Amino acid sequence: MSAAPGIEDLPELLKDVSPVYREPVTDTAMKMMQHPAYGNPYEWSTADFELGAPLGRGKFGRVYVAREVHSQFMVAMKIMFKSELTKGRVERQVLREIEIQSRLKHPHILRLYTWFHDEKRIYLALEMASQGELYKHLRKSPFHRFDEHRSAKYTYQVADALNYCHMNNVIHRDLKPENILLTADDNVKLADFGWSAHTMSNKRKTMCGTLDYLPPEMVDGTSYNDSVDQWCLGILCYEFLVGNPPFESENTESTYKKISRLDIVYPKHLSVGAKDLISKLLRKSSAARITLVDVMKHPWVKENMKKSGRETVLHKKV
Ligand SMILES: Nc1ncnc2c1ncn2[C@@H]1O[C@H](COP(=O)(O)OP(=O)(O)OP(=O)(O)O)[C@@H](O)[C@H]1O
Repeated sequence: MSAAPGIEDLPELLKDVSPVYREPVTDTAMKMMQHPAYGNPYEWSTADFELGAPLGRGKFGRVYVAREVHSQFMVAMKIMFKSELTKGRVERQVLREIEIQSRLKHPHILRLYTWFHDEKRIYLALEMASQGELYKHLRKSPFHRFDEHRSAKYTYQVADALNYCHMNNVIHRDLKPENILLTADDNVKLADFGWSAHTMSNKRKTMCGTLDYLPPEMVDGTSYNDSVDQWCLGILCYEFLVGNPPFESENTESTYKKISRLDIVYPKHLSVGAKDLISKLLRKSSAARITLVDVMKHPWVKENMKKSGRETVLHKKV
């Protein structure tokens, strides 16, 4: 990974900005990405932003629309109280999230532009994803599921983002519809790197993530590597198309058992292609799981992606 966030994908980030504001907004975005931690002098503070309407609330953060005062550049400002982070013993998790997310620059990963703090709070200036959580959209859809076109498009975009993470030695480890946000133009942004980890060459043994999305190697407590994210992508794709995750049960124990036995039911309405992809992701042996690059090239994904006309661009290592 490069030491400082680059500006090469600014055109993508700023494509919806009106030409009138493009120059000041570009200057501001560049200034934000030159955080003091990277050796640059500008120190952001609350004086640089006007807070607007609340966007949502998490366990430790409140998120507001915010506008940089000079350029009017819009961001989603996440504000966390230091005392709450300390009480919840999540300071290290938050620091890791900041460290990892600020270095990842990809069209389908929520950008952390800059961060700063005062005596009581930590502020994260995040890219705006105005349609909010993908989960909300899934719940609102008929039968709580997406059609094949939407499912394939989102699966492709998440695979693209995860592939970029893996190329940069980052495992997300907590993929689920709640951690994916949707932009105004219906593209996904992977968020919430609180459970993510730098991998380097090691195999990890920490158990984390959400129960329904836990891969067998985490359930069994054996070591795992970045292919846990492929497993979670399989669960995600299933949930998109079926409306609930495949191992969902009344209690924790039976969910564990189902995962361990790979006790999975494919409803009749699933197409042959979708079932083929999901079954290649949900393999017990992590080494046997289809690669993320092959997910993006899978015939079912390509066939259904065609309808949206998005071009296939594989993103390179930073
Ligand atoms: N960049 C963003 N753009 C638009 N809305 C956002 C953005 N980030 C967060 N939100 C909204 O704010 C809510 C709270 O986000 P936050 O990141 O604080 O919590 P969370 O990750 O959902 O929950 P938790 O604190 O449990 O991890 C989200 O559910 C979403 O609706």
